[in-house]
Amino acid sequence: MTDSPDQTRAGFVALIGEPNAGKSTLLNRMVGAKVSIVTHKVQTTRARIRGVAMEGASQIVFVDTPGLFRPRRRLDRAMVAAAWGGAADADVVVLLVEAHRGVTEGVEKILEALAERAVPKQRVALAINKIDRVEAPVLLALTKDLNDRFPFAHTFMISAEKGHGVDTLRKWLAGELPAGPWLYPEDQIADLPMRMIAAEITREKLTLRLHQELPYQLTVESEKWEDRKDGSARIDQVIYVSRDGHKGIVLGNKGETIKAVGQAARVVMEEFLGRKVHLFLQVRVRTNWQEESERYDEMGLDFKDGNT
Ligand SMILES: Nc1nc2c(ncn2[C@@H]2O[C@H](COP(=O)(O)OP(=O)(O)OP(=O)(O)O)[C@@H](O)[C@H]2O)c(=O)[nH]1
Repeated sequence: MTDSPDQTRAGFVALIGEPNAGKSTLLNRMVGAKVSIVTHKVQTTRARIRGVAMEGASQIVFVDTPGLFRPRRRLDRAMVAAAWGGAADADVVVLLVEAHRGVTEGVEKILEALAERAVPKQRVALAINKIDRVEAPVLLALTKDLNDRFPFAHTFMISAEKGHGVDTLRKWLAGELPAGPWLYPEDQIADLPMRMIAAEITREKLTLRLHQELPYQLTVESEKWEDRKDGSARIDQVIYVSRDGHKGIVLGNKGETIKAVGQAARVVMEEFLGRKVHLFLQVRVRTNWQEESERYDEMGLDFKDGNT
């Protein structure tokens, strides 16, 4: 059967790769909106975030997976499981490799895992990212090396940050998806609840402001969301820290840290929502938040995965 050109297609695409490979940057480029938060620190993606891109008559639903790294704590283990969960559900898997880092130990591990876990019906593509950082011969050698190690359906050379090659990749993905009706209304760019995006925005600002290890030990939740009659939104968020001492750090001298974080986050939220936001932040100590199942559910992670 030949599909007509306006045949609709829809399916899931998982972006996988080492922490910092550029998955969030690529997702944002493909979707054209800031749905996933980019910072300069690794392991910032705490949830399986999906973005939806339209390309011709195809709807591409992206699963942005957390970095695949060696599990250490319970939370890390759940994140690895979530990453593979995303890949297992996908019609197409795109492995992002950093051009200037080449075949690292982490990339080798992912290739091994792909060989074991990729479902036969899946198409696995290679996207060599950050090509702006290397010369052509390096790129060609890396392409050959990686294709010798795994039978990729296609290789793309991209710069997610600069946008090079991203349209070509998106067009190819669109053509690989199964024929069928769209999964989301066309105007919906992300199925991530707005509360979760708002929490991610605050967490990003905290991460940028607090340069130590501390940000990895805190989580942000939007407890309340009120759409006001005047068109503005009131958002109440709680920043959970794991130790009493951390509370003071997040608050800062006379509350100046949390004030600055709140202001910066509010500006981004207003930009994102296109309306005025009243943001209220609170800090609470919860010593064992990393062990609590409801925290995992809210982050889109499956708590039982962390138990294995
Ligand atoms: N030079 C260059 N830098 C890039 C490119 N794409 C992404 N980056 C940078 O690489 C860093 C990591 O990008 P992210 O998109 O956060 O990476 P990630 O894979 O989502 O990271 P995790 O959330 O830790 O898994 C950021 O500082 C990006 O600006 C690129 O094409 N060229």
